[in-house]
Amino acid sequence: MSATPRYRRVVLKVSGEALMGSQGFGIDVSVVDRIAADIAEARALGVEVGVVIGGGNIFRGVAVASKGGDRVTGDHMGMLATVINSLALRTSLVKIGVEAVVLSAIAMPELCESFSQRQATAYMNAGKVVIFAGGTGNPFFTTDSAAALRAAEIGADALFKGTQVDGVYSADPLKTKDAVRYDRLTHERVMREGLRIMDTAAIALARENNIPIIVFSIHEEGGFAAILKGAGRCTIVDDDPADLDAVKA
Ligand SMILES: Nc1ncnc2c1ncn2[C@@H]1O[C@H](COP(=O)(O)OP(=O)(O)OP(=O)(O)O)[C@@H](O)[C@H]1O
Ligand SMILES: O=c1ccn([C@@H]2O[C@H](COP(=O)(O)O)[C@@H](O)[C@H]2O)c(=O)[nH]1
Repeated sequence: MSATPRYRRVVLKVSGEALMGSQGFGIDVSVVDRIAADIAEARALGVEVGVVIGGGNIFRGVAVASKGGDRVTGDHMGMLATVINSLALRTSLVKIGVEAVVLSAIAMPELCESFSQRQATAYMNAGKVVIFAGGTGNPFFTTDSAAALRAAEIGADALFKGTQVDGVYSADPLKTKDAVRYDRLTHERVMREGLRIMDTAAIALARENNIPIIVFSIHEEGGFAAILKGAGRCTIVDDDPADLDAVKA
């Protein structure tokens, strides 16, 4: 394990669904507090951290569309769910002394600042954790795409996807018992084999911008910092062989 983190600036995508803990819906504050502690650990390593949180613990637009409702309105509701989650994470971070700011893709000045690439970069340079709320601000997208987009905009070295499972498998491990877990994959293979750990738009954007994606379990306490230090269980999605060698060393 290396003491020097191998990434200087990262975006962490946090599963919205993970925030509900065992409740089945909404926010379990103890889970948010634990994720905040993991982010604090990464900051203590000197890594600049941007965060995108999903909304699956509260609302997904497809839920409306599948019942014959208006998809765009459903997606607006989903994006608002991500703002709620972002405000919860900011509260948990501030509580433990980590400077954090929420920047929303949808203007709501009474609640938080609006996103701009310039402001986000300035806050990150100043060492604040920047929480990107409201997804991309557009319907028909997901927070995975928002995470890849923000990672490209702020020049992140890697996109960490903290999700319900500990890596990318040959099939959804929650549905297929004998699914095989991969340590390393290329973006191209993830897309070609339709490995649905992230939506295709997010993978494509990361690939075009040479951003590695690191998939790990958000439930693993200390997992984020461990991977930053070169240890920890994860799948690395990267097209740059030299980069993969560096991970191995
Ligand atoms: N090939 C695969 N490898 C790993 N997980 C997979 C694969 N295919 C599907 N999955 C499933 O994808 C899930 C992650 O998808 P998704 O991004 O929708 O959830 P999330 O990370 O909880 O995000 P959110 O709740 O914010 O939408 C995993 O929990 C896993 O069950
Ligand atoms: O850019 C975006 C991001 C999200 N949405 C809507 O929000 C929900 C929640 O996000 P998840 O990524 O599924 O956690 C999503 O289902 C969409 O309905 C969006 O419209 N645009």
